[in-house]
Order: sequence, then structure tokens, then C-alpha cells
Amino acid sequence: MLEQIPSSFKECKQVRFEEDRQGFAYVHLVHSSGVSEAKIYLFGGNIVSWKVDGAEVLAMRGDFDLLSMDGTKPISGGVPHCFPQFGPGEMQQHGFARNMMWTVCDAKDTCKTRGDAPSVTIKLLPTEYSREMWNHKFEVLYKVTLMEADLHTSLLVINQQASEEFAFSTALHSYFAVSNIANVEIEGLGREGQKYLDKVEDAKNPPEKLAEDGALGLTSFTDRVYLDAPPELRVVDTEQGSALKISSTNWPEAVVWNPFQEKMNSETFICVENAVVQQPVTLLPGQSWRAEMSLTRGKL
Ligand SMILES: O=P(O)(O)OC[C@H]1O[C@@H](O)[C@H](O)[C@@H](O)[C@@H]1O
Repeated sequence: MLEQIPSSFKECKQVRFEEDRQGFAYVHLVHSSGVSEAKIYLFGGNIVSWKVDGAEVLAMRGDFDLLSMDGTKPISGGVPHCFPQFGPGEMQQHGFARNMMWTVCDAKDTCKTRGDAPSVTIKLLPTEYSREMWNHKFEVLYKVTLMEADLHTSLLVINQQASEEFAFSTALHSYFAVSNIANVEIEGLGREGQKYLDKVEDAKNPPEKLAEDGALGLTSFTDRVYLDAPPELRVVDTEQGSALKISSTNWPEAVVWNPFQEKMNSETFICVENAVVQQPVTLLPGQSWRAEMSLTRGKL
């Protein structure tokens, strides 16, 4: 699949184009300090790995094996896209972006000019497959930038239609690696009076509930959409002694999901997803929407 990548992009040392043993192409960002690296699969436009000081920050779900995937199912782990629909609805669960091939549209310039912050921009355009579910002309651009201890993402959705608007919901369905779910708290969610939709009770029509006070810890199957999420969250792991900061712009909600299921190895990850769910984004012809999310790995 590497032949899809323009040869002018192949010169960068910090932005490498590689292929796994099944032939799936990925972009390998390597920080010049040697401290961090990230891998972004073109299948699903998914950041499957981000390592800082050799430690993996992201997680793969136990019921999914990246090394034996065949492209028939989305990658369950890393940072999958939910687009143009979050969750169940008129089209398949979480839309189609996570099932499709994205293409590289910028890399060379950024890696040459940005030095210590290699980045890549990948793009998703409609195909026959997507049009069957959502017959709209759109362009999605996703830029991933690697810094020494931070990973930055910028998602841009453009309505390319001449006269029709469209509406979408979306999320970055991040899976974070944890020592054990019992050792984890999410700071920024769970303050008294904060509203959330409880998808455990009803995934299609979740009732709205009010949080009790305190940082959020998970003790059983949890599937919640926190409304009006603050622009900064922290996933604190007391055993690892780590705190992962999630900073966001224009992502109004945060989904917290853990199925508490052994076959998914769910004690080893937590999903904290930046999302737009309750109020879909409507774009008029020519309009665009951008949202940013940064992850910073730090110590407690
Ligand atoms: O198994 P999937 O399709 O990747 O979805 C996993 C979970 O993703 C979460 O975002 C949803 O809130 C859950 O309801 C869902 O079960």
C-alpha cells in the first residue's frame, strides 16, 4: 500500500512511511530527541501507538489483533475516528471513517520546516462505500503533530457541496493504557451537577443524569457522554504514577467507556473520547469545522 504515498513525501527522517507485515501502510513519526514516536495507520486514520520514553500511552483492545487484521473490521484500539456518526443511528455504529483508507496529503513541508515537531496530514474523501451510507461530498483533514511529550491532533471537516448542508456527529475514540482500571481516576469529569447521558441504561436513547461530586473512578461497566466537558481532563493512574492531560478546543463532550469485559482485556485500558454527540455540527456549503485535541504525558 506504500505506493499510494507520493514519492516527494518519502524523504523525511522524522516522518517515515512504513508497512506492517500484512501490507497496511502507516506513518511513523519520530521525534529527534528520541523520546517519543507515534504510528498512524492509513486504514481508519488511526493513531495506533504513541510512545513516550519507551512507554506506550495508547491501548489495543484485547479482542483485536493489529498483526492479523485484514481490513474487514475497524481497528479497536489506538484513536479510532467516529465519523460522520457517533454510536448507533441511521448508519452503522460510529459511521464509516474508521473502516476506510485515508491518504497522505502533507508531510514533506511540515517535517522540513517544523524540525522538532514532525507532523503528517491525512485526508478522507467520499467513496462509493461512504456514499451508500451518507450521500454527501465532504473532505476530512486530520493533522497529527508529535512533540517531545505531547501529541497534537487537528481535525477539519469541510462541506464540499455546492448547495446542500449536512450534519454530523463525531468523536476521537481514544483508548489509553492503564495499569489497572481500579487505579484510575479522571479529573475534570464527575463534578457535582455535571450532566451526562447514561448509555448503560439505554444506548439509543440514553437518559440524562447528574454526576455526584468528585473525580471519576470506574468500578463497573460504564458508558457515559459527559455534556459540557471542560477543555482539560486528566487521566490519573496512581500505580503508574502518571497523569495524562487531555486538552481540547471545540470538542464539547467527553465519552467515558469501559465494558468491564475480560475478553476485551478491559482492566488494562480506559476510553476517554473527545466528542460531539448531542448537538450534531451542521455545515452549510463551503463551511468547515475544526476541533483540536492534545495529549500530554506527565508524572503525578
Ligand atoms: O465496539 P465499538 O463499535 O468500537 O464501540 C465501542 C464503544 O464505543 C463507545 O464510544 C460507545 O459509547 C459505546 O457504546 C461502544 O460500545
